[in-house]
Amino acid sequence: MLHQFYPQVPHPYRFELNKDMHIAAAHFIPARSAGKCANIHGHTYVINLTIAGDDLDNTGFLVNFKTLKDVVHKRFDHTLLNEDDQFGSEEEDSADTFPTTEVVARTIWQMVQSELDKKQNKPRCVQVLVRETPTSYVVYRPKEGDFR
Ligand SMILES: Nc1nc2c(c(=O)[nH]1)N=C([C@H](O)[C@H](O)COP(=O)(O)OP(=O)(O)OP(=O)(O)O)CN2
Ligand SMILES: [Zn+2]
Repeated sequence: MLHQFYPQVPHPYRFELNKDMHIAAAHFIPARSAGKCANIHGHTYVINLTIAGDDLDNTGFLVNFKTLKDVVHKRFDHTLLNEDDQFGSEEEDSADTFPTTEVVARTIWQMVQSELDKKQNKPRCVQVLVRETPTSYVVYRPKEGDFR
């Protein structure tokens, strides 16, 4: 596992947890303007989740690292992202659902936060980093209004 430094997200919480994972997945961007990325190709995505909160659960966790891995890695590892319900695979689909790095990062935030919303200690996912290639990554940071 690659150990890297990530962009810091300012937040007011006492605890901050980070979970890294690698996901081997294929995708394509179904738009002529995507150039070579319109062809199916694969990446080893590097994902970093940042979770923050003031309170721990009754195990002493902000959230179990395994829960985070289950939500993201189990769902997407060794898949074609375009075949997942979360993403579009046709040029006529909304560009907002194409599995670009930006949309993948936002989608992962939505999935992780909806899992965290089930917890009584109410942790928040304050940053999702998705690295698609050694030279390209996106950081997604939710706004206050994005939380329930
Ligand atoms: N804003 C975005 N631009 C691009 C995305 C994206 O998701 N968001 N995706 C791609 C391609 O899918 C591609 O996988 C990554 O492109 P790129 O970084 O250009 O890859 P290269 O290896 O060719 O880049 P080098 O500069 O040679 O390292 C394209 N754009
Ligand atoms: Zn790609």
